[in-house]
Amino acid sequence: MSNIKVIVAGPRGKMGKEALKMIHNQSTLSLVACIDRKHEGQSVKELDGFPDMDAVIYTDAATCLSEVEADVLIDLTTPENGYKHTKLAIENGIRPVVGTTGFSEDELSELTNLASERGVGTIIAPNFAIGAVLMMQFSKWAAKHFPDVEIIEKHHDQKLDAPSGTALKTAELIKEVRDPHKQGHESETETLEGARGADVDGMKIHSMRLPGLVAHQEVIFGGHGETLTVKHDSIHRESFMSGVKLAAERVMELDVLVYGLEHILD
Ligand SMILES: NC(=O)C1=CN([C@@H]2O[C@H](COP(=O)(O)OP(=O)(O)OC[C@H]3O[C@@H](n4cnc5c(N)ncnc54)[C@H](O)[C@@H]3O)[C@@H](O)[C@H]2O)C=CC1
Ligand SMILES: O=C(O)C1=N[C@H](C(=O)O)C[C@H](O)C1
Repeated sequence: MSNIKVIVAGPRGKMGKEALKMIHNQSTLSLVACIDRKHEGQSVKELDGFPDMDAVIYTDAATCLSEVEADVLIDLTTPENGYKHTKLAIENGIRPVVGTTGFSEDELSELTNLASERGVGTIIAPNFAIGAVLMMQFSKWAAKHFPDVEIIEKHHDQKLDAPSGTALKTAELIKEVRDPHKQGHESETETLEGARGADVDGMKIHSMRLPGLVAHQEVIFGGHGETLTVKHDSIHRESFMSGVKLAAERVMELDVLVYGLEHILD
């Protein structure tokens, strides 16, 4: 697949800037427009010095997605705006590739139905890093043998949603193979609220936010006289970009929504 015309929403954010670099450095994707909160009509070339990127910024997503001739929307914004952009893109026949996390279950199911009705391929991936996808798959495998598990996710302190999309997706995958049950002592109490973390069917999720972190997760399994830790670290946001590129290419072959990069990895 060559020359896929791409709109990037959130081009000046931490992930958006990496996505622009990735698009600039390869030949299958070309940037045709951006959606941002401000800088109407300016280009990322003028604003951030991206060479050869003359595509202009729209501040109105509805106008951009209805007027610009594009194949794919890459959304790297915020939960509320990411949901709106994804819906508008599907309605306009533009295939969304969504990295934005924090959508509710209702929003995900609404988008899934809309994508099927319209036959518009859509990929929503809570984590585009190949290592993180493997970490989630290894965790699902391990949970068959170790049903007591806690997830610790650690992110930079500018992150809006907690727990992370990756932690939720990990818990969802583990749920497929683990029977719900309470973990820890049956009479345990929290003397400080939140001490035991969030609860998914008895599994615990703990979220840490600190400056200096990028994106990290440990899935710790406890057994009889042993523990197993599956751990992944994104130490730079370029770790997500091979997954974004792959998704932008593969979404062209889909006519439904898939949630998770594992569905398109060989
Ligand atoms: N799936 C994955 O592999 C990854 C997903 N993420 C997710 O991607 C999203 C973005 O993350 P970061 O780049 O770290 O955040 P960021 O805060 O650095 O960037 C978000 C950008 O969205 C823009 N924005 C806000 N409202 C907008 C609107 N209405 N229209 C257009 N743009 C708007 C902001 O101006 C900002 O530039 C988050 O939801 C995060 O959880 C982050 C890393 C990896
Ligand atoms: O906000 C981030 O940074 C990240 N968000 C995604 C998530 O919520 O899982 C992916 C990755 O962890 C980085």
